[in-house]
Amino acid sequence: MSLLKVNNLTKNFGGLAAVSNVSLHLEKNELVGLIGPNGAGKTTLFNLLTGVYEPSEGDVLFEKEGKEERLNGIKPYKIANLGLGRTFQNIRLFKELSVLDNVLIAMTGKEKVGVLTGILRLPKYYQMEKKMENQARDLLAIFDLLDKEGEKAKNLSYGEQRRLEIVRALATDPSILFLDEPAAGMNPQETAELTELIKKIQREFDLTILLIEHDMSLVMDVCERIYVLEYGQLIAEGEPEEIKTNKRVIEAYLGGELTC
Ligand SMILES: Nc1ncnc2c1ncn2[C@@H]1O[C@H](COP(=O)(O)OP(=O)(O)OP(=O)(O)O)[C@@H](O)[C@H]1O
Repeated sequence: MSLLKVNNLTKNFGGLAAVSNVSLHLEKNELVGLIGPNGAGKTTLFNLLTGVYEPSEGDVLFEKEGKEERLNGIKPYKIANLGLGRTFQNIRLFKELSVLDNVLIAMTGKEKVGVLTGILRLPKYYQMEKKMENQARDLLAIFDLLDKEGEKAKNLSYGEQRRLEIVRALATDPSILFLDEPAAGMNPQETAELTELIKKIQREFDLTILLIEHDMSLVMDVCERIYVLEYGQLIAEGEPEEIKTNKRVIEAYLGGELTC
């Protein structure tokens, strides 16, 4: 059973099929790329997979503990609780809150204490709080943000804010992570560092990752398999070497960004 299976997914906006009859699958621990020219439907597909949009047609099936859950029509927060985490193309941090608090907020759905334990501040409450802080700090350390834990998020550099977004997504303890253009706006040095981090978190967190990215060197470096969308339709699927030389893909990118 695939960890995620998408069958004939379609999303219409009025007369426009932003995603049209797309079928794909993600296997456990895979790092898969989703590429395509501007407006191809990549973000719309992410929004369908994470409950932001309801599909016009088709199914999204997620394997959890040996059972297949149909995700169509399920609210985004419930999908996040099932283990599908994501980042967004535009940065969505709590800019006035500290770096640490940004991470802790993302964790609050996971750790539970009873209402009384919380109100009465029983020892269990403090133990849980400590445990969450430790986990948050461990994540910040991996992303080289630990020395910034007390800073307001708005004071971080652009590259640091992007990394904090990924930390927040990881803090929800996902089994699948959807990254929407994680390197957007980064300089080449930051992109190279991010590439290594993405490989590292996939290994260390036993993660399955689906990655939208326009930076082809990053995509070709980290992805084991790549799906290519054009005008809402899947036009190719394969390993990086196949995709680089695929005639249909080269045509779709003609004059565009397919420079690896
Ligand atoms: N909410 C919406 N209402 C109407 N049309 C939309 C909506 N969201 C996206 N679209 C249209 O659907 C198509 C696909 O857009 P989408 O943002 O998914 O593409 P993309 O591949 O992510 O593009 P980019 O690489 O530029 O981010 C575009 O033509 C876009 O204008």
